[in-house]
Amino acid sequence: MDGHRLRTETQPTPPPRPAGAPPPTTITAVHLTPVLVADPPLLNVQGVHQPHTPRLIIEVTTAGGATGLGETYGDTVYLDLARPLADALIGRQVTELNTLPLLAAEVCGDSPAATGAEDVTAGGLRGVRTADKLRLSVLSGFEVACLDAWGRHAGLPVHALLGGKVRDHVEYSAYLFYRWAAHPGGRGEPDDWGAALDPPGIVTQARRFRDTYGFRSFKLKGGVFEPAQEIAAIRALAAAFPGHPLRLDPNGAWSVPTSLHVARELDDVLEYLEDPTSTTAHMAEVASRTDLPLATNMCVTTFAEIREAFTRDAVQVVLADHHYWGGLRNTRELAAVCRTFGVALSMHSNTHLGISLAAMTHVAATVPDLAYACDTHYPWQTEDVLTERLTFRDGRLPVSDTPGLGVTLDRDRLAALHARWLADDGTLRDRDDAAAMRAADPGWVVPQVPRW
Ligand SMILES: O=C([O-])C(=O)C[C@H](O)[C@@H](O)C(=O)[O-]
Ligand SMILES: [Mg+2]
Repeated sequence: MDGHRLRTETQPTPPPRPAGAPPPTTITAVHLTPVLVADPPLLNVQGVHQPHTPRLIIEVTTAGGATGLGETYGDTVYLDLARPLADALIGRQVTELNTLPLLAAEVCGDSPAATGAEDVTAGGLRGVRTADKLRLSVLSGFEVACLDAWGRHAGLPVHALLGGKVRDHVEYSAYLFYRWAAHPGGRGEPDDWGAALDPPGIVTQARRFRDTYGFRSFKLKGGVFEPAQEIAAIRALAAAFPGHPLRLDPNGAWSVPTSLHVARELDDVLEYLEDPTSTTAHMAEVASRTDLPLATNMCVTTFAEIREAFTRDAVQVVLADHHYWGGLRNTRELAAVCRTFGVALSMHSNTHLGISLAAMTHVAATVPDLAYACDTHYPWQTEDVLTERLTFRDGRLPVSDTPGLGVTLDRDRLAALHARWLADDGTLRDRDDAAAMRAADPGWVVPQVPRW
């Protein structure tokens, strides 16, 4: 393991703090910058990705002059929760992370965004939406920004603040999507990937992922076509990449019998089947009748959902996402619970930029029993707010030993993506894959599940 250098005694001792001055780790400013980021026309059970997707960039500045970076969802409902939390952080220490959830509950708890959220029961792509989940997703971005700032002060990488890395590289998988060549009406930024709407198209996409980034594992986002076609796509991948780990994720689109049928058809080539069906009860039923491991980022996305799922043996792999789980430290707590119950852990991804990818890599580096290559959308994102993009080699990212997250904000890029957010009339400020689908198919409504 290439060890990093901790600060040594040769480091100059900082001058004594003037009487009355705040400790250098005191938060003096928090900046929230919503951005709209180019997103290709990737298909899923709900519809298709919009040409631009919202993200929120968080900057936490300290009295000692460090600025920590965080990133999370940027939809209006998240922004409404982020604003009071940003104000409440002023004057606190970047090291005060254990009380961050209490603070968030206090200042965000009564906001209309948080209370109204309980009504939103649509499965979506991340299970049932609750006020708790929204708040945790918001505070995760602040936790990461505080860790980044703390690390910069301490001269330590974020993984060291989490107890230290157990590996020097984190492996990621190729995230394959059925997709169109372009967004309807030529909106958004063009790319040269072309359409992928059948098994040969998916294999071509997978080859490009492997050749460009070196990914070894392939995940196909399913729930788009009827199961026979998606089974054929996985078979085509298995023939093109013998022995490579494969996964299929229809985001809960199938009934229990359909899930069992797909499991039987593919159990010799899949390493796991991801959220074949919606709800813990249905997942438990499927799990009891197949040996193929079931993974989830839908029915176990909070600590409260663990007891039922684990005691019913509904899932064998939890796909953690530090945004959902409330940060990097909670992700490690989740890892401990999973270990206790003999449930494997890997990592889920939604559309995200390099700040979140850096955070994912730091926490993944600290989890001893990471069983599978982590998901990431990053290769689909051609835009970023960093001076330098993170680069996959051999399907892996090196774990940075630079203080903090090890990434640098590019203010011009941030400003450009924020200008796009400002210029938007509100249509794209909230991710809505069904609305994006209606641009091509005006009668489209999110399909009821089970769809097949
Ligand atoms: O279930 C998953 O892995 C996801 O929800 C990941 C993404 O949200 C994906 O489905 C998408 O972006 O269409
Ligand atoms: Mg999933």
